[in-house]
Amino acid sequence: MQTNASIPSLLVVDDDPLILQVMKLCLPEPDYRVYTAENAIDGQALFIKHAPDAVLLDIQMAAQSGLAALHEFRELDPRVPVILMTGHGTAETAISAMSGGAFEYITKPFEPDDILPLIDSAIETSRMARLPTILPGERTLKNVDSADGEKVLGQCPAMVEVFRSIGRVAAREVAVLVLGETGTGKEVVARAIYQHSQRHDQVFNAINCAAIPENLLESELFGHEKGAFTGADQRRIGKFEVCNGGTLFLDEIGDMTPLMQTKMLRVLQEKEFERVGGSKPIKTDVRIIAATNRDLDAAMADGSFRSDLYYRLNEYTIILPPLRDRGDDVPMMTEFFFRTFAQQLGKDFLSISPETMQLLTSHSWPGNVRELQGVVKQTLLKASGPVIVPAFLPVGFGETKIATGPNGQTRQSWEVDLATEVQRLLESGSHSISDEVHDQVDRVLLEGVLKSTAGNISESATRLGISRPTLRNRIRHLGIDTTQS
Ligand SMILES: Nc1ncnc2c1ncn2[C@@H]1O[C@H](COP(=O)(O)OP(=O)(O)OP(=O)(O)O)[C@@H](O)[C@H]1O
Repeated sequence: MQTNASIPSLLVVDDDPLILQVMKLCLPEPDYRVYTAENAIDGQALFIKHAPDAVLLDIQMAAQSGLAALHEFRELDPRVPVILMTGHGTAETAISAMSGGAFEYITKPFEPDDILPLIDSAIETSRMARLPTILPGERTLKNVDSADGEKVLGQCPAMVEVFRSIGRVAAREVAVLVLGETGTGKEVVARAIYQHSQRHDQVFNAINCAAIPENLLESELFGHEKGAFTGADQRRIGKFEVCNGGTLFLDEIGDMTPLMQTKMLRVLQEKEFERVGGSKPIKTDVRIIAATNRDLDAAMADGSFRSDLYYRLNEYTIILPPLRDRGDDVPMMTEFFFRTFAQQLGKDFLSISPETMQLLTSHSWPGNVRELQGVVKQTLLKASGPVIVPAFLPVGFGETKIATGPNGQTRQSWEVDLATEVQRLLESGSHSISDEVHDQVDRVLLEGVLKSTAGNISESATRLGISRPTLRNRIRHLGIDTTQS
């Protein structure tokens, strides 16, 4: 069950009633809330009343210029991403407006498949910027919109140190590097730093460097000139230009290719860059928060990560401990997630039996807080009473292992199958084993979850613990037909 505040919302402003109708159909309730206005004045009134996550704005309306409306929205709240819709004749105006802070533009006519990933990505970005992260001891943030934010939990000494670090570094204009295993809360920390920073009311954007191929990432970050490469039929404004004066969160920075690392180093050192295919240096003032779950010391040692870039990104480092090292935080967080999710899912919850808690606290949590949240949700969905007993835990949780790996470590049956597949690929002479194996695993994962939600993208993304844009990208990459789910 989604509460009103958790339902993604979009304001569409266009004097063409057909577009308004189509967007409502493409983004149906209860997954989305779509507000529509046929002119900019009504659009502004709805913007103030409903504080939507993102705006889709026609640039060429009969009565009023969309650009003036963009300016008004930016004045009201620069953190709300605005996607511009444009005809072919006005594309150049829309592109220029991006350096004035528009999130993206799209040329009419467009297909739902072209606009939906953009809208999801805008909503995701907006939520990262605006959903309050409430640190322990803090009641609400004065910077942020609503009281119902996301509580960041932690009482163990290492987490107390993390919270202190956020307090120390947020207001300073330094680059921050957030390190930690997957699911430890790096994105949460990045959001908290932004929300507590002096740039909290300026634009915020996030890019997952691992999810985008090198050439696209280059355009995404630095933009490109028309004709810079095949398919570059328009100029593009990159995130370093859009985020001028604001903050850019670069997730999975450890996955950047050497070329991108070199380009990043230059923009961090000189605070200027050129669009791909361009020669004019463009000045930018962007605060970088970067994160990775890679071991950057090892990556520098083997030459795959530049040490000069590391030192630029790492003016301050925050290290998130894995969940298994957080001691009594595990039972505390487990209890909190059971209470919170039971309420959201409309399930009864009274207590966790000592045997269940014992199983949960002795688990090693390789997926960290994200895994804990997933286990709690699955357990609640299975539970048939208010006391959580071990039988309600997901099938296979804490199960005994059945095979032994090369170093004597125990393995589950699927790990044995995976090891056999890796061996087969090695023998086949493949040079893309990582991609091939990840794609195979992803296919099983995505098809299973999509089937269980009858192809519902929002619900599947929630269950997978990934964003809707990431899920849509993976579905497209794997060519999965969601209508068959
Ligand atoms: N200390 C915490 N208190 C409450 N919730 C948390 C905490 N840390 C993480 N979470 C939650 O756990 C989930 C995963 O967190 P997040 O996405 O920040 O992890 P991450 O380290 O960025 O993961 P990845 O490396 O896979 O991108 C999110 O739902 C987040 O809200």
